[in-house]
Amino acid sequence: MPELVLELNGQTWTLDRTRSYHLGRDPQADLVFQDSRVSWRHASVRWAGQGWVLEDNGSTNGTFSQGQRVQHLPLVPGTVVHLGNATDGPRITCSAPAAQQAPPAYQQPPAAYAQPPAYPQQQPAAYPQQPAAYPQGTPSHQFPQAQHAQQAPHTPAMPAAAPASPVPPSGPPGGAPGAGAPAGFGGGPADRGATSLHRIAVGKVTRIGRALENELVVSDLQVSRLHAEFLAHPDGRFEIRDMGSHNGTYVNGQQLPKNGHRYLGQNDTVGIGHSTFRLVGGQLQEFVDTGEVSFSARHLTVKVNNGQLTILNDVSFGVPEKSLIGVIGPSGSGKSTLLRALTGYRPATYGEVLYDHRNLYTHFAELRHRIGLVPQDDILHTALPIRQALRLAAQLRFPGDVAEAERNARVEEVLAELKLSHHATKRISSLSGGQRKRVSVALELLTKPSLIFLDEPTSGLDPGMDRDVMQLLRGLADDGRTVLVVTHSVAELDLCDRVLVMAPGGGVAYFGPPKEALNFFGYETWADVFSAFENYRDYDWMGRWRGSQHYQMYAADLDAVQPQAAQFQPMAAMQQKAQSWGSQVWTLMRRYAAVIVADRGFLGLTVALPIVLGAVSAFIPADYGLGYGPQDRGFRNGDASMVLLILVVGMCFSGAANAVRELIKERVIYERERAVGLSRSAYLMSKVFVLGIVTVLQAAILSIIGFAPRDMPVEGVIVEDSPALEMTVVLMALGCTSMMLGLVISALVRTSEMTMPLLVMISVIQLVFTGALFKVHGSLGVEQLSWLMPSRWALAGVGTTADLNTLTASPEEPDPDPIWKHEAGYWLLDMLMLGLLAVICGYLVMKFLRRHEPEVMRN
Ligand SMILES: Nc1ncnc2c1ncn2[C@@H]1O[C@H](COP(=O)(O)OP(=O)(O)OP(=O)(O)O)[C@@H](O)[C@H]1O
Repeated sequence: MPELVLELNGQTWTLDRTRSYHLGRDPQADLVFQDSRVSWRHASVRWAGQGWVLEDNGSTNGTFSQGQRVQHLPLVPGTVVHLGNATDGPRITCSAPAAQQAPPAYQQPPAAYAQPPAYPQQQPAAYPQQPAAYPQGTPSHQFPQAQHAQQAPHTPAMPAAAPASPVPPSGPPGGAPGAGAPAGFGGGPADRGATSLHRIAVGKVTRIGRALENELVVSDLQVSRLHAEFLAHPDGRFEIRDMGSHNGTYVNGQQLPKNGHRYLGQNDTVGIGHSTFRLVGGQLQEFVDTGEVSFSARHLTVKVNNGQLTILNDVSFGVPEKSLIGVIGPSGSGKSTLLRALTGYRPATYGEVLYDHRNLYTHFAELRHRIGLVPQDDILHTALPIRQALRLAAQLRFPGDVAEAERNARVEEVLAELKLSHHATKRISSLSGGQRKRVSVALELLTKPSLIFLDEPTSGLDPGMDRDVMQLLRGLADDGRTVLVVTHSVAELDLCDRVLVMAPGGGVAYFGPPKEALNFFGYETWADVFSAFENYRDYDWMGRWRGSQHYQMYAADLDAVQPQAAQFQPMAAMQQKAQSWGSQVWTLMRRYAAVIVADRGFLGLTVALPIVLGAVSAFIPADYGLGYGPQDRGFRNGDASMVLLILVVGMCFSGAANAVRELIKERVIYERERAVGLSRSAYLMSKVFVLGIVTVLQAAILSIIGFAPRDMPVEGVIVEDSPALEMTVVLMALGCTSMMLGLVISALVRTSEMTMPLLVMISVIQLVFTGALFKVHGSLGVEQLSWLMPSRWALAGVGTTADLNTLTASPEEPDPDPIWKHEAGYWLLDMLMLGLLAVICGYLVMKFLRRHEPEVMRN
């Protein structure tokens, strides 16, 4: 039975097996649909040797049979297919030809059906190559003049833009892929053929993991050695159980609790690493995400200022797998905002991002592992050699049970892929701009993401390097990834498959092939286009795009689903960490120590600072050192307070100076690592431990140089015969508290340049409120303010040991400072207060760090 009859809206087509048929909104298609949910080239029907088959051509809204989204469907008499929506999308019915009806060839549909009135005058002769005449009606070089806007061919009603049938309100299951589709199917991986099938024996346990002893081995470093178990119960129920995996087990995009379990239905999907599993009958279908996935955005809108200001305006675009997309636009047009919305860093207020037809926002916990983001700034410590930096980064990103050898092997693979193997031992800072960008890309490739986003990777690069980087991105896309690059450089745009031009106001001005873009705008150079954006800021660029034929071809079907408020997955799911907290702290400490050792300048200053400050204090003349003065002068020794003041303020400065740039200088790295699972407290702890050790050593050097040439007090208050030790401990505690204060500044500021003035200011304030320059106790307000100063408690700490009240007592009007009393209790109080201030600073750092994190990671 070679022929098949397709019936649509009362019209019939008898198909001939000698040719194939195209279905879509394209007026050149064999079956033309005027429904905006149908893609331009939606599907095709062909004779496959044994029978008729329908192939979905990667349509945006899908092809459905019996409520299920299908990619490949055998057509037999009785088959019913819906395009664009499972329930009310245009319906095609298949039937056998009646013997007497069988016409010799394809029966042309009525002209009125095949040739919608609005298309012909704009339609290119041979889509997708644009004819020379294209774009008819695109702007002249006087564009955009009001007169042009009125004339624009698209301004008249575009029938295809208005759906012929009602648009479903929010995408019923299977209707709007990713939006309402259960479990990410009804769109998504199930549409492709399963990568493999696994039998599940009833009553048995099927273990899934990376280790070879599992029944189902998944060779993916994102998967734990023993990750999860499938249980097929004798009563017919199936169950999935997480086995304490590092990166989590996901059912329908939602993460199972660690060691949690869940019973599975036939439509449920289980996500483990790059694999997705689904039960079909008694078998387990596995789909492996190799990167070849479609990607689209619908109605992305970002509003700020309580919804008063729209900075991203209804952006929709979509690309098939292996695409390179360039995003360009004038400054402030919303490119970074778009990037943040697409990556989930700052989810859009409205709209959705579809990854392989799955809603990225609602499946973010699972899908975020498949996204790589290369920000504009380096995301590796440039003081480190490439290989070492990548190895340390790999340690943070891969599950704790990935052996070092496995991680290192992956690092070597990526180095080779990006042609960096020869440079692997070079410091990143010594590389050219283009090579540095390669290193950042290499880092992101470690976990094999399917989607890679880059923010202005070529800024600051010369034209040669610009081309080099763009060609690298082209290669990444060709190898089976989707790559989206925000760029200011237009020289190499032709390497992209699609270019998205953002207009002032955050809307789309154009989306389509780069070669057609200038023609679309009616200008010869991009400089002219950008000037037009600048000169005609109030022009309705978005409206012009919406009315264009390109919009019909490349975005209208995406817009056919109504915008809806973006839903984001609960934050709890973001807590998944590949590594345990302790392991993260340990890795970060090692990395930090390596960076400090590699940074000779910092290391030199760190050692020099306490030596110089200690030596300066030694210049202060003090005949009686830090001990009591002569008895006939009432044991007074005013010089001692000056020496102690310099040591205390020096330590304040030293501790804060160590830390003041630490967080701001690697903020981009922190932001990126936080998005891939770094713990905020682990990050802070690593800083506290390493800087704490540095600071304590500095305090020891300062104390040795400061105390060694001096007569010391006769006795301590805690360790009687070692007052120097007591005072050194106070300086160490002061250094650590000041270091925490430095971290507060570092977490607070927006730029590194702001840190130095703040450091000086804080040091001067510390000096003033010690209580050594003037009396602070007893003055309302001043005394309470001084309690906030580490220097006040530290001077009191060393002061109790030295008995500063006696050393500085005024014979006429003795007015001892209550916290300088030469008693053990006061020494302990001073130390306690230093500790408390350090804890408060730690709390503030955590709070301020949160502000610089991707919105999705704030908790
Ligand atoms: N949180 C916010 N509140 C108010 N306005 C904002 C906010 N974030 C961004 N904007 C504004 O939104 C607009 C788009 O910003 P965005 O950084 O996305 O532009 P861009 O195209 O990336 O610019 P550039 O090319 O200069 O980096 C700008 O005018 C910016 O000032």
